[in-house]
Amino acid sequence: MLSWVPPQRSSPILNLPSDKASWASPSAFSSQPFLPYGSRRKWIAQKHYRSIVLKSVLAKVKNPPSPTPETLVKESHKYFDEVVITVRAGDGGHGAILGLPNQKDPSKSQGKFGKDKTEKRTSFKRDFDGSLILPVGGHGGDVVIYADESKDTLLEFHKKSRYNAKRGGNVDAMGVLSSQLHNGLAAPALCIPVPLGTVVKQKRGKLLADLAHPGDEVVVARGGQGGISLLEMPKHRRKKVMTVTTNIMRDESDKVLVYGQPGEEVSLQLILRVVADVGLVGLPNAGKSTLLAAITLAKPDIADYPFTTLMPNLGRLDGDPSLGAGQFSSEATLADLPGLIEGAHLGKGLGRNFLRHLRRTRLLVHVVDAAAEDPVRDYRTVKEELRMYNPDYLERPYIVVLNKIDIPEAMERLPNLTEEIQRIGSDKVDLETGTTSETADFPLARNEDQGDNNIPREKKAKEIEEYPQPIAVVGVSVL
Ligand SMILES: Nc1nc2c(ncn2[C@@H]2O[C@H](COP(=O)(O)OP(=O)(O)OP(=O)(O)O)[C@@H](O)[C@H]2O)c(=O)[nH]1
Repeated sequence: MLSWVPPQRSSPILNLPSDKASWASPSAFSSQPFLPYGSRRKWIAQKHYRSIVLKSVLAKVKNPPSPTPETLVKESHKYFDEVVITVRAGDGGHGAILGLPNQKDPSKSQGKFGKDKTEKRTSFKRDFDGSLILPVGGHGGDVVIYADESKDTLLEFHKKSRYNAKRGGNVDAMGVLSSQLHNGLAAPALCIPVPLGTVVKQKRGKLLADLAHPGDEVVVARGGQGGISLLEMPKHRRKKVMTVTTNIMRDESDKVLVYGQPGEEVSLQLILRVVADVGLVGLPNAGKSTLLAAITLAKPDIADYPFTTLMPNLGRLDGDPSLGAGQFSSEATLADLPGLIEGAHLGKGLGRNFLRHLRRTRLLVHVVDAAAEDPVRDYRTVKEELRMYNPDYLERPYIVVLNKIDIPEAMERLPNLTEEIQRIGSDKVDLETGTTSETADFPLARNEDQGDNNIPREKKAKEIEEYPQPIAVVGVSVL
């Protein structure tokens, strides 16, 4: 019968340090001999040893050494809506230097009567005029940027900012012209999806495209052309072959024609301008995201602290067909923009970058917290920021939403607030400038990205009171 015999106490199984506290250190075990499995006690010791080592490793992972000032690397701010990328189209594939089959080994091609039979028998690809068609290297892949509805931000381009298309295939030849030879394979275009509303510009250069609609695309870099193939001929035979092709290699310098041309490489600036019909603006915490979530299916981050919204949230408002063919039956996309604060146009808070997303909107909704200390001042602050950034924004039709009227204090002030806000602005609405179309937007676009310094002074000098009054002032409670 087999029985388990405990090992002698004297046999050292695991030389654990007497001080238990130091077990946590893996170094305490580094000098332990290899422990074969076999006895129960050994097995327990092994298990114990493993769990201690595991714990100490986990502890290291959980509490990484605190970085010293030297090891701290400052990470640059990443804008979800602006990025610079470099793209390179594929190089063209190489052609080949070929010889005519009979030229390689004349002895083999001699017929019975010394005639060159191979030349007669071999059929080459020929053009309609009888000239030889020589294979060419494959075209390098173009780089295409296209608007994709499933994309929301440009953030992923911060992780990967370089894109290379594939090169064209080489002419796969063994050095001899034959009818079996094919052109090198053309490389597929590299298609890069970007969110709807992305503007593609050359880095600090001209506007290439505004990809505002699904499927819009632009070729930003062209692939290189494939190299041609040349026939290598001894001088005395060239004249004869020249009648069927001009691609004859005369000297070494001609080889350059065989190489595929390099693909274009460009640095591009991608700028996202949200495509929305309605833009929700207001101070941080005014309740913009809550309002968007209440009237659409959007699920923005909502919290009781400023700047919960770090990038525009989009929501789709379905029209109500029961209203008939009237103006309220159309669908609309709403964008909730991150909270503006005083000085945003100078870069304060989350800065001015978000203001560009108002560019395509046709209607603005000012969300004002009616329970705030001074809602009228808040409303003016936002209007002032818009005016400083782009006075055109104040000429667009807008609605003021006095929010949070479930709070008794807000409810009490509502009538006065409504009246006071309604009075701010001129009642003469210039319908010509009131609605800014996307096309009319573009001359301003150039200014805006560079800081709007080119906006005429007289426009900026206009007081808020001189811009149109709101279409409506409404009190709401999302809760
Ligand atoms: N009582 C009350 N609270 C509201 C109402 N609407 C929003 N809130 C609260 O106001 C706070 C801010 O709401 P958000 O929707 O995150 O505000 P926001 O304007 O999007 O804020 P930012 O992301 O900073 O621009 C949240 O705690 C909401 O619950 C409302 O109608 N009544």
